[in-house]
Amino acid sequence: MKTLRQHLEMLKAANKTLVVPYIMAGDHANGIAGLPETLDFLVTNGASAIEIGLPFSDPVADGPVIELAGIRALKNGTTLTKVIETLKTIKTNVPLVIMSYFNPIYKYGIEKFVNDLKNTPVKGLILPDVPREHENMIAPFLVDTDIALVPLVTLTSTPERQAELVKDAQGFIYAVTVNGVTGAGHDYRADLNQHLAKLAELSDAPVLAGFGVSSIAHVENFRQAVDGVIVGSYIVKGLHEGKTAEMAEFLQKASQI
Ligand SMILES: O=P(O)(O)OC[C@@H](O)[C@@H](O)c1c[nH]c2ccccc12
Repeated sequence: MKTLRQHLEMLKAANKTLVVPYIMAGDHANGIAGLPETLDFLVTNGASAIEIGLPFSDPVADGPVIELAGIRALKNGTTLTKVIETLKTIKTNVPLVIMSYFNPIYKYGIEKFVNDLKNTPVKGLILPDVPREHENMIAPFLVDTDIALVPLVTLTSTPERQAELVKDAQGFIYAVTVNGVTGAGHDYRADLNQHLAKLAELSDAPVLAGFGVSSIAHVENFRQAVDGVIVGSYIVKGLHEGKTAEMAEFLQKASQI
């Protein structure tokens, strides 16, 4: 299996718009048992990679849609152990990226977590509450794996900080498009695309814009500055409300821009 970066670069070379949907592990009608089917659905409809959130009781960077999804997943008994057991059964060429707050991984055991993900399609990790200064808590365990630590670059990161964050980026660069939590309804800054284009110049790694992406117009707009988008709340809400056909159409259209 290719690394996360190789896979995205292959799509990029074919001039595809990178589309990475986010889902909450365990937020399915039948609990964690529904994860394989949901992943299948996203792969079938053109996902470039898939971000899988681990439910956590204190999701400080999340807005209401993802917070509620996490509560539903925790309520139906989703645990990290069950998520990992399920991920071990998944066969796909589409790389999976785990997004988690640090606490659940710390409790599970960092070394065990990384070891258990070897030989699964998980090729990346997004840890929003682990700043660069603390990455040494996990990075040493990733050295001999093909699991990339994906840097989050925010609008408040100074140019120096941006350069530091994207240096040696292994998977892709997550460009956060707003100052705030996940979810739709933010107004984007007028000069956002200029900011994103500048960021993209700092690194050869693919750059994906995320937070608030909830329409084809958003994807078309961000595509002018970066390689693609991450879509969380819009997909999480749509799938929860059973709008499967609408979500399928969105993903297909977005990946064909
Ligand atoms: O929901 P949105 O606005 O589409 O944003 C992406 C997002 O959900 C996903 O990448 C994500 C979910 N929780 C996070 C916490 C931090 C950073 C990113 C995330």
